[in-house]
Amino acid sequence: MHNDIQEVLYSEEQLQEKVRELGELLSKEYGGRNPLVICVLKGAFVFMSDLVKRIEIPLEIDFMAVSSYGASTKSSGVVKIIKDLDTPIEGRNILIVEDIIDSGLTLSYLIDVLERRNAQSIKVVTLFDKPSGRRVEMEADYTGFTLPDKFIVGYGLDYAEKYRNLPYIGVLKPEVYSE
Ligand SMILES: O=P(O)(O)OC[C@H]1O[C@H](OP(=O)(O)OP(=O)(O)O)[C@H](O)[C@@H]1O
Ligand code: HPA
Repeated sequence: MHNDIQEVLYSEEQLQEKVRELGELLSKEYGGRNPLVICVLKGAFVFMSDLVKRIEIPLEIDFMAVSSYGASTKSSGVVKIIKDLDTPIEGRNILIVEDIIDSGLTLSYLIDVLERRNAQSIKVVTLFDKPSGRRVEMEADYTGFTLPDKFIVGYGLDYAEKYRNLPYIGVLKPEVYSE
């Protein structure tokens, strides 16, 4: 285990098992609909990569990035697009892939933007949901794990851009925050 980690919340095996379950479910839900699966960068990149391998139907992928967590704009509920989609989404079935929903601000902004582009449907799959952090109403259509009120890292999620490469989900030792 990494020296900065106090506790492992979800092991690599638990994560893989959940991703497999979600992939099976989404394969059924989206069969014959050629979904456009959108990864919200950066945090969701590991989940996205594992998930699409478990969705056994034809699909296409794209990536979006919005301004980062903790930025002063974000706390006021205003986020901006840093990287937009490569293709129009009119008439498409959109599946947004998120690593975590916390305040809900990122997704509510993103959905608001995408809703104006006349997609056929827009749904959200998130690996983690932290309901205690909500500042706006937001619910995913498909959720992996519901979290306690803890800041997590690993499996794509960072603290100060670190720990994204850990294969499990962990909680940091308190002293790491004060360094
Ligand atoms: O519900 P919210 O409070 O908006 O939080 C969730 C978002 O925050 C994190 O991204 P972040 O902005 O840290 O950027 P990153 O994905 O590049 O780490 C995470 O990956 C989600 O996208
Ligand atoms: O718990 C978290 N960990 C990492 N990034 C996050 N962004 C929102 N919540 C979290």
